[in-house]
Amino acid sequence: MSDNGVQLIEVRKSYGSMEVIHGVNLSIPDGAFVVFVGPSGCGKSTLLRMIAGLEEVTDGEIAIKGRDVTDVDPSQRGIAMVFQSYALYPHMTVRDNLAFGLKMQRTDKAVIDERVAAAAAILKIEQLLDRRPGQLSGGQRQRVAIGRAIVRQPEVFLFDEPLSNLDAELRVSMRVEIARLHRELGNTMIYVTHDQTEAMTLADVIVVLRDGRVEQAGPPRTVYEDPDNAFVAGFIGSPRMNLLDAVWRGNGKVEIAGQVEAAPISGAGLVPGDKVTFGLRPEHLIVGATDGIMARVDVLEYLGGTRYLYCQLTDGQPLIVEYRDGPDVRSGDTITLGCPENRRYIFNESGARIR
Ligand SMILES: Nc1ncnc2c1ncn2[C@@H]1O[C@H](COP(=O)(O)OP(=O)(O)OP(=O)(O)O)[C@@H](O)[C@H]1O
Repeated sequence: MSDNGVQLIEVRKSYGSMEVIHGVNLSIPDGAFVVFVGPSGCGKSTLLRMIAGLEEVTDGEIAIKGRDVTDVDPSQRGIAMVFQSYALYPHMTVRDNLAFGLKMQRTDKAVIDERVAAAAAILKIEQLLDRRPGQLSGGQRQRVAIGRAIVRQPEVFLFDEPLSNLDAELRVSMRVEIARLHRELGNTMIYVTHDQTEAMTLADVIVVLRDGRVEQAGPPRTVYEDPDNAFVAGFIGSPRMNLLDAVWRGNGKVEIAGQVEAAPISGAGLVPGDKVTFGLRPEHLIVGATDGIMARVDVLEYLGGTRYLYCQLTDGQPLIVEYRDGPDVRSGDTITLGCPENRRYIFNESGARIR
């Protein structure tokens, strides 16, 4: 086994007779920031909790720094977890909350004081050490929760939606703080989130899960630009990729809403007449192309820097366009949409990408 940060080998989890994680293999390099994303119920938290040792592994193996920890007690795994709920002790001061885990391990008082001071400095909460959690804002509480993980000096940090209880503005600033923390500490971090932006901005590697399986794992840019299947293509990116019903016509052509468009792919495995999905990202569509897909604008959303056009193709299929500059467009207008050829995606009927 390599001495990589964290390894999951054929990991399975069942609750009773129901298997919810179906043989996950992952190799997380030491020091990487890995983000698990996927729809509700896909198994993100279960996977994280198995790495933490809070859930038993039904089958397979988990290794941290080359050591098999599958059956090791959570406290002996070299991990620290930060929860969405903060899980602070309400009757203790911030200082005591930070020190508690180390006290339980009978760590030397001088060492505890030193680590608490260092964590407080990193998180800029020195002035809060004598307060109780009830006297802190949500963002401050989350800093304390992170501080409690830092003082334990774990090999691996695990974050379970740590920012989802914060308001939008605070989420952004805490997100930047967590990125800074990763840069300063250099530890392996595994992070679960529902938030696309958190995933894209924090991750070295995004792991896209669906129904207890890994659909794709790779750097944010790879999962965005080079998705392996229609599910990943539709999940990564906001607004989501337009996934349109089309028919393969052969020779690098697809037919969509009665129009023939170029799809510069090999077409391997396809025969003319096959149903395919034509994927176009809203941000890659060019309004006013001389030759392109015709669409009628139904609703227009103005967001300042950009506009979203909610359109319909001539066969009624919906399509979203992100529109930044150009002539005024109004609802009811018919527009012609272009898209660079290298930004056109084709998926076969079972959703696999055809390259
Ligand atoms: N204690 C349990 N008993 C039975 N089934 C469970 C239990 N915990 C989780 N599950 C099931 O396991 C699957 C994965 O759940 P999990 O909480 O890991 O998903 P998630 O991706 O974290 O979802 P969310 O984003 O909604 O938090 C779900 O189908 C869930 O219903």
